[in-house]
Amino acid sequence: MTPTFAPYPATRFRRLRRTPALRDLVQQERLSAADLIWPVFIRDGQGVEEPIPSMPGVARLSLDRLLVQATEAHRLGIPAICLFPYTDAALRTEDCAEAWNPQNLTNRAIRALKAELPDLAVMTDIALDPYNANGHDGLVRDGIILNDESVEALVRMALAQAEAGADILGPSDMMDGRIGAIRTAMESAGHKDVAIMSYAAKYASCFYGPFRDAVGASGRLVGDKKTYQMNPGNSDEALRLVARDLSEGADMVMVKPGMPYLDICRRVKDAFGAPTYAYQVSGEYAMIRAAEQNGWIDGTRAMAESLLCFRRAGCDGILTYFAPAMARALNG
Ligand SMILES: NCc1[nH]cc(CCC(=O)O)c1CC(=O)O
Repeated sequence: MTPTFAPYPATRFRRLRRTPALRDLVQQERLSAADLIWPVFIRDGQGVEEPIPSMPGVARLSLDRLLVQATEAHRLGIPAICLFPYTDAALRTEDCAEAWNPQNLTNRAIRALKAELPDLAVMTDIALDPYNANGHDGLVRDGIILNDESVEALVRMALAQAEAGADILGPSDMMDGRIGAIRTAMESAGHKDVAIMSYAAKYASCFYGPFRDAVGASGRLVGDKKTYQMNPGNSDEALRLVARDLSEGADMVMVKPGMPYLDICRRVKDAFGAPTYAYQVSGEYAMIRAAEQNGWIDGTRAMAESLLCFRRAGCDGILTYFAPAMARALNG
C-alpha cells in the first residue's frame, strides 16, 4: 500500500488528533480483555497466596485460591488461563516422572477448574523444568539435553493433561519434533479437539529470571538453555520454526519474550496469518512494576501501552501477568 496525501497545508495530520472523539474514530488497533491469557503460578496448600518478591503483585496460589481468582478473571472477560506449578523439592527428579502423574498439582488444578468454570479455557505448559532435578526442560544425560527421549516424556505429560481436561496444550520445551509427536498421540488417544499453542519462537532470554524464582527453578538450573532455545540474534530461524510447527499440527503459535521481539511477531503474522500470540514474560512484567514502585513510570499506562503494542505488531492475543489488572482497567 502506498499512502496518498496532499501536500501541506491541504493535509494536516494533526486535524485527526485534535479531540478524543476524533482520535478514537481513527484508532486502528484496540485491546480487549478477550485478547488476554493469564499465566498463574500454583502450589499445594489451603488458603495460600504466597507473594513472589521479584514479581510484585503476583503470588503462588493454592487450588482453592486459584478457583476464586479464576472466577474473577472469567467474570472480567479473560477467556483463558495458563497454569505453572511450583513443585515440592522431593518431586523433582532426574526422570521427571511427576510430570505425567495424573494426580500432579497441574492435573488436579485442571480438573478443579473445568468442574467449576467449564467456559474458561485452560492452557498448560509442556516442559519438564518444574519436575527436573536440574531445572532443564528436557531429560539430561552426561550434561546433554536429550531430544528424542525428552519428546517421549513430553508426550506422556501432554496425554495426562489432556486426560485431565486441558483445552490448550502449550509445549514450551523447544525440543525438535514434539508438536508432531503430541498431535499424533492426541489423535490416537481420542483427544482430537485439544488445541496446541506451540511456543514456536522461544528465545534463550534473560527475561525469564523472575519466572524461574516463581517456579523454584532458579537455584537448580545447571548451565543455560542455549542448546535448545533460540539465539536472540536470529529472526529467519523463527519463521522456519513456525512453519515447522504449523506443518506438524500446531493450531496457534507463540513468540516469547514479547516486547523485545515485536519484529518477530510482525514477521510471523505476515508470513503465515496463523493465530499468533506473544508472551509478555516475567522480566518484562517485573521491569514495569519496578519502575512503577520507584515512581519512575505510570505503571497502569505502561501496562496498557505495552499490551496495545502487541496488537499493533500483529498478535491475536497476549499471555501476560497483567491480565486481571488490564481487564479491570478496560472494564472500568
Ligand atoms: N519451560 C519453561 C517456561 N515456560 C515459560 C517460561 C518463562 C515465562 C516467563 O518468564 O514469564 C519458562 C522459563 C524458561 O524457559 O526457562
